[in-house]
Amino acid sequence: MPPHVLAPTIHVLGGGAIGLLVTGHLLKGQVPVRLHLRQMPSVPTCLIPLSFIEAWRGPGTPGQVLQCPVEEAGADGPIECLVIATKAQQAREAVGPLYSRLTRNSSVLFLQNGLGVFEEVANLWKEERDRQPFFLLGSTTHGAYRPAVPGEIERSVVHAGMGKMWFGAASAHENGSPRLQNLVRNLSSWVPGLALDPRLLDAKEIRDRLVEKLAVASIILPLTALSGQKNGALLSPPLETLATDLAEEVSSVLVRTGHSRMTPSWVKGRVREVAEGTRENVSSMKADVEMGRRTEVEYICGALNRMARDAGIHTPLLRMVQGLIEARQIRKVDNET
Ligand SMILES: NC(=O)C1=CN([C@@H]2O[C@H](COP(=O)(O)OP(=O)(O)OC[C@H]3O[C@@H](n4cnc5c(N)ncnc54)[C@H](OP(=O)(O)O)[C@@H]3O)[C@@H](O)[C@H]2O)C=CC1
Ligand SMILES: CC(C)(CO)C(=O)C(=O)O
Repeated sequence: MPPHVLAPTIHVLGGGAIGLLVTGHLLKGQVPVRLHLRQMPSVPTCLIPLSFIEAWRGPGTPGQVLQCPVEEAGADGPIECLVIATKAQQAREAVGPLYSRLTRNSSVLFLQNGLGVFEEVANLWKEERDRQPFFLLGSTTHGAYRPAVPGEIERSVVHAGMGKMWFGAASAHENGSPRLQNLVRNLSSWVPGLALDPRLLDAKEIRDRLVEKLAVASIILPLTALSGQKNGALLSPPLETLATDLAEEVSSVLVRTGHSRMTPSWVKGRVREVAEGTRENVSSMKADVEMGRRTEVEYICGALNRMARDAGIHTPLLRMVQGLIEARQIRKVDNET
């Protein structure tokens, strides 16, 4: 009997780029999976076609159509393992309806960029800490997007950039705990050939990785969103100069809050590397702003501004870029009403 037959179903919350990427890999690994969509198709169904395209393998790589089980409205019963794959600002609202299905025997993995989401969701259990699930934080450098699909039911994802995926317990007292080891053992036996190749870190290492990503995101994302330029525009003036000034501020917050290696030149260097490696990318914040969607700015620039305020550091530029993005979000909403 293959090992995955004994594996509990992995519930994936959010059928966007990252949710479909994880779901597609789990389906390919024959791991039992259930996708939770915000809006179910109007035709009642428990399976939807998921077109899965591994574009990173090279031009012309044929896509695969996988049959993806979706959670039906009104489903109940405990959830043993949940992967939250919504945007940061959507997570709390999305987890709310699943609250009673998540107990201390559940494992919940967060895959959002930025900081503050885990704390917001964990707060749902503030009156019932003893039944709070086991929380894990994840970070990924894989790149995925959802191309437009004609039908209402079909979903499609393009795995555009091969990256890495790390996860670790949200609290240090779970490092090496039996349930973490059990989860890792299960993950590696359920999904031996999983191209996502998730790696386990300890609680401090995973937070450092999230902070590292936050440092880069807090500069590239607002500058591309406000200027309407692709990531590569940060490699030359005038955005290069603004990125350098922002890097000074971001570094001052991080160094003061215990991330001593994140010096101004380290932050500038990482921003440059990422802007070079993704020069043709339309950043997620630019895409969100242009589509009139709420962005993750509060969990990215906002998280750094909160850290700065608590440490008594002034971050006028970072506060300005956060405010400008928020103003754009409000302007869009005003224009629509
Ligand atoms: N895309 C990428 O390459 C990368 C993304 N990330 C991070 O991963 C996270 C997810 O990003 P991404 O997948 O791109 O975002 P998407 O916007 O593509 O996906 C978010 C999904 O969540 C769904 N959702 C929202 N609210 C609910 C709800 N209440 N119940 C169920 N589903 C809900 C949305 O539904 P609907 O379809 O109805 O809008 C959407 O499908 C972000 O934090 C992002 O920064 C990190 C690294 C790379
Ligand atoms: C790495 C980068 C900047 C790639 O565009 C990104 O994280 C995003 O767009 O959200």
